[in-house]
Amino acid sequence: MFKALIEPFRQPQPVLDSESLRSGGRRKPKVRAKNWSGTLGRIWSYLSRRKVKLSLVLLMVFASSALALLGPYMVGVAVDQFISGDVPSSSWTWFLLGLVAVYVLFSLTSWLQNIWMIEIAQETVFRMRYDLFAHLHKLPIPFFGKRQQGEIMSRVTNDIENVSSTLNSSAIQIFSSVLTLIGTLGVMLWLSPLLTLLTFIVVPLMALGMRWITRRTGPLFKERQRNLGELNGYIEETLSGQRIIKAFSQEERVIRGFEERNMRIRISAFWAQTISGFIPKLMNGLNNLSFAIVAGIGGILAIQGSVTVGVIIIFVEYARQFTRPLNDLANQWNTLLSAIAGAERVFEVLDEDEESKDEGAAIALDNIQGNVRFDKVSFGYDEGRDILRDISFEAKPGEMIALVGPTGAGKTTLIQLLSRFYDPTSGTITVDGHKMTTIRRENLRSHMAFVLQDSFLFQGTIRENIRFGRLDATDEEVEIASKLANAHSFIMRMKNGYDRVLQADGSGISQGQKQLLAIARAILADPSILVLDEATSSIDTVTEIKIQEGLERLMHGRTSFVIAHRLNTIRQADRILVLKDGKLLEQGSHDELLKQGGFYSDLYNSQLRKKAQ
Ligand SMILES: Nc1ncnc2c1ncn2[C@@H]1O[C@H](COP(=O)(O)OP(=O)(O)OP(=O)(O)O)[C@@H](O)[C@H]1O
Repeated sequence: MFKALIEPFRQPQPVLDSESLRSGGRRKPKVRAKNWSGTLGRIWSYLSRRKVKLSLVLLMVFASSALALLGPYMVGVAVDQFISGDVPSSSWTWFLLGLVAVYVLFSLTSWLQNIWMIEIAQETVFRMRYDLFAHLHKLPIPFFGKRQQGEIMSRVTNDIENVSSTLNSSAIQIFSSVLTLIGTLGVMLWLSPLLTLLTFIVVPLMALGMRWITRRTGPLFKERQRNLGELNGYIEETLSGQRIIKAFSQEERVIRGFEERNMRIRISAFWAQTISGFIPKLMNGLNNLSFAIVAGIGGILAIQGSVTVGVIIIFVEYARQFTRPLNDLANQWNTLLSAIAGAERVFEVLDEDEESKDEGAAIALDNIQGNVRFDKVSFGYDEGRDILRDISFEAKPGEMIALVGPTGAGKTTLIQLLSRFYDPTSGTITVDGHKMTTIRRENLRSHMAFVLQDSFLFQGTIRENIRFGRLDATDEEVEIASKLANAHSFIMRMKNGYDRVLQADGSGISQGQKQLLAIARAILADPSILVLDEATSSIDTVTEIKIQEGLERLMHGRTSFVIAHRLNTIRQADRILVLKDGKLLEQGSHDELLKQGGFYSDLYNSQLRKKAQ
């Protein structure tokens, strides 16, 4: 046991590996320390918005610290006067009343500083949470691609909560402790420099001990927060993937994955808590030593007559008081460290770059005709690996453009560029003759609508889900859009009709019905440019016909980009773009491409043959 305990002290930075996991937390994970002054500075920038309240809190802290010093001082002086015997008895009554007043005021100022600080703390984390959430929604799509949702959620919840609990109590307690320490030191020096020196002889040892321990625990607390975020991500992912996990009987594997992540938290939390748990013990031990020195040597000095008994009483009381702030400091240190770790993770997200800015003075267009031009556009998700190469084509207003090609050809990627989730690495995209990057992103997107394979539904009524296309639409407009989308009849057949509450995972509604709702949503949005990702999943013929009808009504008079998987549905397209390995291989109408006898005609004929079989 002892060996396990001293292990981390021998190896300042061992590695968290499979061995660590197997060892059940006996090996300390590898962690990196960071500079925290920046993080504290940024927390301060939030706190400083409430300067007046904060000044009041500081005033209360000063008052309560001074009152905490005054009580023992009064007792010491009274004892000296009692020993000298020259105090009239009426003075004792006043002394006792004074002492009660000091302690009542002490409680009052402590209580006030506490409730005011809670108010400041709650406002601070309210703003931080708001900034974080608002910033998250300005981040580019690639940011979300690289992280698990649960991990991001953990930053908005767990990490902010850590900051909150520290600001509520620990921060002010730490400040008050430091102040009490300074005050105690001042009065002690004034009374007896020699006894002060003896009392504080242990302080350098305490400081060294604290420094040594916190250097090790700080990064461990950060590691624990990171692991917690990872676990949250895993929980979120596995819960949302429940059906797939069950369908493939992967429950055991998922539980093992959880165990591994859970164990990582156990290891980092174990070491963080264990090592920081030494702090109060160390403080207590050293403080008892200081107490013994003051009592022993102070007693000798009192017998010799170089100090009074009252001074010894004050010193003994101060030595005890001086333990309290030190112990508070030691106890609150854990919370402070974990809050700084949490804040660092919050600021890390806040420092992420927002979606690339629109060029110069970006314009907003009231109307868009829907002329879209791609001019030698190339793009790659990762540097040096182009997914789209040299793509050039034009979509005239109202035209239907179909995108076809084998899986991984780059169809979705092209759509992502069109919606400005990403910007091209080279080449330009223009809309109605304006370079896309010169049109305000939100303005551009407000003229577009998407009907994707997996249409996203929010938890809410059917009406609210359709109205997502245009928030100011009336109930009547929602119904008209649903009728055009062929969704009205199935909605009316459902219990509660338009007021039926849907779940976020879309349970209780079929894939085809989801598509019809997405079409209604897009019709309501009344966009100039449409992006459709044709469903690959097999839908019954009746629903398919309904969807097709709805789509045709939706596409009428709008520039539409359709990712087509079944080629017979795009025969009427004005232009078909055939993509292969990121290159635009062929383009033309269905008949033109068939005549060319190239890749498209092979693809079409092979689909026909499959159907005939
Ligand atoms: N976020 C991403 N980061 C890196 N590479 C990506 C990313 N998204 C897609 N890719 C890669 O880009 C290529 C084109 O993918 P894309 O999704 O555009 O193909 P697609 O033609 O739409 O395929 P499908 O018909 O299967 O949907 C693929 O090789 C894919 O692995």
